[in-house]
Amino acid sequence: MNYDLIIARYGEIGLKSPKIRSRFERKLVKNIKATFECDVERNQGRIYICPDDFEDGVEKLNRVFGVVSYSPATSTHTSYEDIDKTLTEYVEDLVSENLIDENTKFAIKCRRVGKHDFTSQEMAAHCGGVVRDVVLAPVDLTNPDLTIFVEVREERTFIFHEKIKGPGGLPLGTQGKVVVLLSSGIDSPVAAYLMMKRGCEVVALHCNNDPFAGPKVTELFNQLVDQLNIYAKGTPIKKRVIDYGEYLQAAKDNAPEKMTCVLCKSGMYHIAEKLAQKLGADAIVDGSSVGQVASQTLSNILATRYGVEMPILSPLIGLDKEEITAIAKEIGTFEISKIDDGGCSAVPKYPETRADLERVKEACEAMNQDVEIEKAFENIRKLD
Ligand SMILES: Nc1ncnc2c1ncn2[C@@H]1O[C@H](COP(=O)(O)OP(=O)(O)OP(=O)(O)O)[C@@H](O)[C@H]1O
Repeated sequence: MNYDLIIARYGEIGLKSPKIRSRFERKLVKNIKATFECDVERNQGRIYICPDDFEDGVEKLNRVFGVVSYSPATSTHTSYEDIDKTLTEYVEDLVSENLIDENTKFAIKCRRVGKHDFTSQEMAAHCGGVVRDVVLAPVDLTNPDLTIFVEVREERTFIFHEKIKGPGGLPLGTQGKVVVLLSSGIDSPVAAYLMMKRGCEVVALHCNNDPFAGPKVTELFNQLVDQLNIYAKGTPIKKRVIDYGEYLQAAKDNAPEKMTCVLCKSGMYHIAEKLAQKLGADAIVDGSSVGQVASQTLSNILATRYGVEMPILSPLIGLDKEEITAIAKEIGTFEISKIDDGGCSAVPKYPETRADLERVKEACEAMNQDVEIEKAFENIRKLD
């Protein structure tokens, strides 16, 4: 097909006030430009993109949050003569790509913005005739195999036949910053992705449990962030790692063995909160989902949050493993997460599944949690 631009549409942004909308549109354009080389023009709720490499643009636009759908298109000047010529060439291309023949039921859908000396229906009927001059296909307006869209916008007319679904959501970087606790598992990368989809900039924090977990885990974290970063071109994810082994050892040595996982999670939230305060983030995000594993009971989820003032968001809380895995596969993190990381040897034989606040407080005091958190936080490092 001989396309000359991509039309991108956005959804929710269009519902914002003009001022916010303009800011979000500008950010969306910036993110598109950071994702692939292109020229971009905004006009009346549409974004017109001319990529340097067309196929690359069509593939990568699917990674830009805020884009609801998009269409590779051909544009022309709004006049019968130009539309006829361009549509004829467009249909000839469809024929040569076997996308239409004499048996293909087709429809023309015409939309119009601006003043013209024809109505949308008149233009659609006219274009139907142009198509049938190229290929004698039957018109079927109710159940077509192929729909050709003719969008007349003032002086310009756009012709396309595909509407590719985009990722939706809001432009990355329009909704503040969050610290995501990112393990090497399946869930937390999906949680990060969903927050990015809602427009949040992400700082990914990984707690390296070495010697209770193998060194491979940090490498997997690295790979996961690199994969997620393909959706974050305008606002890349920052990587932070802390050594968490000493903290875990202190928990094992000084608090009831049963409480190790509760103290582990609680410490992570505290460290994430400190990092969030330092970097100006507004919330902490994790990959919890109620009841997914023995330790993710509602009482544990609540008890581990004791003492943390910043909101902790768990975007997967109501999803089941199948739903989470489906997203992980779609976004390309599943293949990395499924690599065996060797697990965590700090997990006790019988981990606490019904932690209550009093016992959590006692365990925190027993291990001198505040001091251990300070020590762990001192060695935080950047990986980017
Ligand atoms: N080593 C870690 N570093 C940073 N965050 C972690 C780590 N381990 C767990 N978390 C956070 O705690 C949440 C729940 O912990 P859990 O032990 O169930 O995770 P997991 O099964 O190892 O990984 P995931 O939930 O990502 O699949 C994770 O979703 C993640 O947000």
